[in-house]
Formats: sequence, C-alpha cells, structure tokens
Amino acid sequence: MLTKQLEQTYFVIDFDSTFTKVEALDVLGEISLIGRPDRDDVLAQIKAITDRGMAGEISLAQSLELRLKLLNAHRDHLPALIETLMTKVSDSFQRNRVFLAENAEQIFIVSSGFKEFIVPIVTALGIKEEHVFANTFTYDGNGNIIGCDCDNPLATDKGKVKLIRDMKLDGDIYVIGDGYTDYEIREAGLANKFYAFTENVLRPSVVEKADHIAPSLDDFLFDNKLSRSLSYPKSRIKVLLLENVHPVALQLFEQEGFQVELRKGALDEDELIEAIQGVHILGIRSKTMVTRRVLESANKLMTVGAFCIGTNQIDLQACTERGIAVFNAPYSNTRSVVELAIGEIIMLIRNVVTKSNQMHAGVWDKSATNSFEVRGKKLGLVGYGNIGTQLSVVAEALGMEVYFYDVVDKLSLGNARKCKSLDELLAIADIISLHTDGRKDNKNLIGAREFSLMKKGVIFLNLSRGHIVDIQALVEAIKSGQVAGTGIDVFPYEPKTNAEAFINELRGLPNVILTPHIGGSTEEAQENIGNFVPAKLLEYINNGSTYGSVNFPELQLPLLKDSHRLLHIHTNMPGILARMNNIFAKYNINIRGQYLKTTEDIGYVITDVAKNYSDEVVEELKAIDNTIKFRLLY
Ligand SMILES: NC(=O)c1ccc[n+]([C@@H]2O[C@H](COP(=O)([O-])OP(=O)(O)OC[C@H]3O[C@@H](n4cnc5c(N)ncnc54)[C@H](O)[C@@H]3O)[C@@H](O)[C@H]2O)c1
Ligand SMILES: O=C(O)CC[C@@H](O)C(=O)O
Repeated sequence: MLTKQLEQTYFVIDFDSTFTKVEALDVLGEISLIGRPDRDDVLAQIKAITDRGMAGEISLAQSLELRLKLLNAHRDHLPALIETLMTKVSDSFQRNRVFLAENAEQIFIVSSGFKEFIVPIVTALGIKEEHVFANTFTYDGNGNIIGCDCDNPLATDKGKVKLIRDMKLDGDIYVIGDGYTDYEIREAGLANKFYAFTENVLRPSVVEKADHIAPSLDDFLFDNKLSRSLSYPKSRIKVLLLENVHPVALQLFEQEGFQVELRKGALDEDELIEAIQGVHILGIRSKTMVTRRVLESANKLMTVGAFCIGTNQIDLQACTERGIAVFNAPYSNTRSVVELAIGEIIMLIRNVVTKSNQMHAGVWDKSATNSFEVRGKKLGLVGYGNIGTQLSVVAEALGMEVYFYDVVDKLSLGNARKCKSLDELLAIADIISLHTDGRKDNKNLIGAREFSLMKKGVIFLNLSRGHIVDIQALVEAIKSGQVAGTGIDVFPYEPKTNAEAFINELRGLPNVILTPHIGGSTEEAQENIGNFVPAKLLEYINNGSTYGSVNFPELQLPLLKDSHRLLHIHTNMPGILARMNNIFAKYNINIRGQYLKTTEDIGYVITDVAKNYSDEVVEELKAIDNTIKFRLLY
C-alpha cells in the first residue's frame, strides 16, 4: 500500500551530511590528527573548507585538495573512520532501510566523497555497490593518503552533472542532497526535482535553489507517496507550549523531531485562535482557556496536555466531540501543594504574618496571645482527592485531628473522619482547607452562608480553584473576625502574565497570606510535570494509547510491531464496530489485534492489520457515518 510505480523513477542521493549526519573527511581528520597539538585548529580549517565548498564558494577540486593536504591521513585510519560512520547514518535513512533495500535498482549514491568509506556504509543499508559513484584515494608507497583519482569526473567541478549526463538514465530523476553540487544536477536540467536535505545541516544558499525542502527522508517519501517506515513525518508535527512549561518538555518534543514553539505567558481567546492553526499538540497550564471557539479554529489539533492537575480551563466536551484527547498530570505537584498548605496553616495559626509585618515596621510585640499549636486542632478538608488525602496523612503526623467531606464516598486514611455534609464539616473544624476540583458547579461553594457556619476565628485556606470561594464574602468574614487567618493561592481572576498587576480586595487585610497560584510551582513539581505530560502525549501520538486521558476512553495499547495500526474515533452508537469489521472482511484484511473502548460520548477502536492492504480500506473506514477522526500509524 501507498507505493507508487517506481520503475521509471531514479533517486540520486548525496552521501556526506545527507546519507550520514557528518562530513566524512571531518571525521577522518579527527582520527588522523589525534595527538597533534594543533588538532583543533586544523579541524576547524577543514570544516570551514568543507562548508565553503558545499555552499559553492570554492571549487570542488580546490576543496578536496586543500582538505586532503591538511588531513595527513593514512590507509590505516580508514577502518576507524568506517566504524564511526556506521554510527552516524542519518536517522531517517536508518528508519527507512526497507525502502532503500526494496528500491535498490533505482537508487544511486553520487558523491564527491570516497568509495573506500561510502561503499561499506551504504551497502549495509541495501544499496548496490555498483550504484555508488564517488572518488577513490591515491596513496604513496607508505600508505599515506596523498590525493584522489584525477580522472574521475567527481573530483572536478560540475562532476555530478557530467556523471549523471553520462549515465543516461531513462526516467524521472529526483536528487536529494544538502550541497550546491547536488543542486547543479537540477540546474543542468538533468533532474526533475532537487530536494534540499536539511536533517543534518541547512545551507541557505542551497535551500533557496531547491524545488522542495526535505527535513528528513520521511518527508521526501511522504511527499512522493512512497513506502516508508513512518505514517507521518515527525518534522511536520507542530507543538505549541504556553505558560512557561518546564524546559524538559521542549527538549522531549524536540528530541522526537517535532517542531516546537514555546511562549512564556498565556494567550487570550483571540490570540489562541490565531496561534492554534496548524498545531497538532497544545501544551498549557491553568490560565489558557481552551474554549469551543478556540477548538473551532484548531484545524490540526490532536491532543491537549494540561501541564497541571486542573482541566477546568479546557472545554472537555468540545474536545471530545472533535476527537481531541486531553491529558493532565494528576499527581505530579500534589506534594508541593500539601507542603504549602501545612506551612501556611502553621504560619496563620501562630499569627506569624502579622508579627512579621510588625517587625518590618519596627514593632517588637513578644506575646503568646492568639498564637496556637496545630497539635490537637481539627483540620477540615473539603475534597478528599489526591491532595486532600495526602494533606490528611501529613496533618495527622503533626498531631491534628482530620475531618473531611467529599461528594464521592471516599476511604478514610489513618484516623481521618468522614463528615456527612459540608455543613457538618464547616461547624467542626478549627482550620478549613479546600481541595475540590474546579468543576463549574463548585462556583461559590463557599460564600456568606458557609462562612457564617464556621467557628469564630477559623483559619481558612483555598489552594484549589479561585471561583470556588466568593471573595467578597471572605473579605467580610475577615473584617468581622469570623476568619482569623487565611491563605489564598487561587483567584477568580488571575493576571495573565507576571507583568500584569494583581488587583483584589484581599490585599492589605490582616493575617492574610496571598500567593500567586504557586501551590504546584516548585522546581520538583514542574520538572515532574514536564516529563510526565509529554510522555502521555507522545504515547498517544506515536502509539494511540490513551491511558490517563481525562476525556477519552482509556486504552493502554501494545507497541506496534510489523503491522499498521488503524485508529478510529467515532460518536458512540450501535453498529460502528460491525461496520468496520465488514469492511475488513470485504477486503480480506488480516487483523492482528483489535481493541475497543467507549465512553458515553465516543468510541475508540484500534485495529492492527497486516501491512498489505489497499488504500480503499482506509477511505471506506473514514467514510463510516459518525466517524470523528481517523488515524493511521506505522
Ligand atoms: N494551587 C495550585 O497550584 C494547585 C496545584 C494542584 C492542584 N490544584 C487544585 O487543587 C484541587 C484538588 O486537586 P486534586 O489533585 O486533589 O484533585 P482530585 O480530583 O484528586 O480531588 C478532588 C476531590 O474533590 C471532590 N469534590 C469535587 N467537588 C466537591 C464538592 N463540591 N464538595 C466536596 N468534594 C468535592 C472530588 O470528588 C474529588 O475527590 C483541584 O482544583 C486542582 O486544580 C491547585
Ligand atoms: O501551574 C499551574 O498553572 C496550575 C497549578 C495547579 O493549579 C494545577 O491545577 O495543577
């Protein structure tokens, strides 16, 4: 499948910096100059000459002669060179060795390098030895490399042009290379297309002459609908990371070969609508609102990663309807929030904030009045999820009595006591800490009525989501003394970037700790999240696994082996799996594995099939009614 008729097409491929990641003569220099005090200088000179030659600034003959002279190489250096080059084959050539072997009749390596090292490298990937056109070294009586075979056209300017003309190939010729001499074949009218290969090096003077740019061999094969090892070139997958996510995330996506754009702050709706076009993977934290309007413009979006716990900033329903899988980091910053909560509880119950402010104003007020230990105090947790439970355990270790209320029946940890209602908890606790999720229904969960139910002089914390507390009611409760101390980390409106001022009525009130939504902002948590979320997103993109998704049916799939994977996302309704299987039966498809999982809204069917199927199968699967998204992976 996906294989064009190739008999009439020839592929002329360059060696140095195309087939391999490096220039072989540079590597030879690193070997032959070992022990020389001026090694680095000479190597730099060799590299500079290589670049000038590849950019067309000096003649090839000049470039070869100058470099060979500086190299001072010997025949005995060649085995080490070959060994090194074996490890430097370009990644996309390594990946597509099946294409190279299967199309060996049409592939020619044409290089101004030397057969002595090119032949062993390319034949190992299936290229025919007689299809390698390159120079050969000349040696003196002691085996020193002193030059090259002067009769070979490839040692002269426009040598590749002369060679291809003499070959008289009858058919289309596609040239793939990173250098100006590769472009010259096209310039001479001897090739149909020249692809500037940029996986290892990008030479502007070459790129500007090219018919196409090939960031990898995958791209070339994809553009020409040729058989390849990857269903979609990685270099075309665009990632947009907002809100200063940890740099390790950038590194992980770049290592994968994706194009990554990193922005420090959040974007507002209109800005995001513009930025999201063409983006396959979006990474955000808590401030970027991924609304239905945004998703309508997200023409390529496959997945969203929330680099945090909360996903209330994302319209999950709209994502599901569009077949966009959303992932988060459900426990990577849990401990950080717990530690901050414990710290604040102690600071507030000891009245440390007030005392510290007085000290800064020069007031020495040494007294125990209104300062208490946490030991023996009743801590009331609203929401007993990942954070609530961990806080429960740590608080008990400090000698606190823990009470909790959750809308879901939860197992008590340690000696924590379950309350039957929120009101019951509010009336019991000396300290109340909110840890519910940010669902819309939780808006103003704590308002004037709830504050009035609390004990006079309660300590109150919100490190969950801003809209859960009615700020005006909290302000009144602080002013009346109902709340003796409060720690607030999250707000109904939060500045978009650090440059925006924080405007809130809580400013300036006594015994109030205000923090800029940093409950989860520790180096440890951010690095954990920066590793965790990309791993989930990459598993989904590369393998189809949805384990840990907050809106998709969860499937942990086996690694894809020697099969093609067809991923079908559809509205959940009866009969779709049957229709898919009818199509497989009609085309006599050999199914190697099939996985299905549904949620109320969508179904996700993954079918691993043998590779030899026709393109019509894919078209028919895509055409099934109520298909939301279809993907092919290999
Ligand atoms: N400040 C920060 O930087 C920071 C960092 C991490 C998480 N958070 C926020 O903390 C909150 C808790 O995180 P988590 O990981 O523990 O979430 P979680 O999903 O594990 O737990 C939330 C719990 O709240 C319960 N709940 C929901 N609504 C409730 C209600 N009205 N009354 C009682 N219980 C209710 C749920 O049943 C669940 O058990 C979330 O809102 C999250 O976004 C904030
Ligand atoms: O880091 C953030 O932006 C959000 C942290 C926190 O609220 C979360 O949901 O994990």
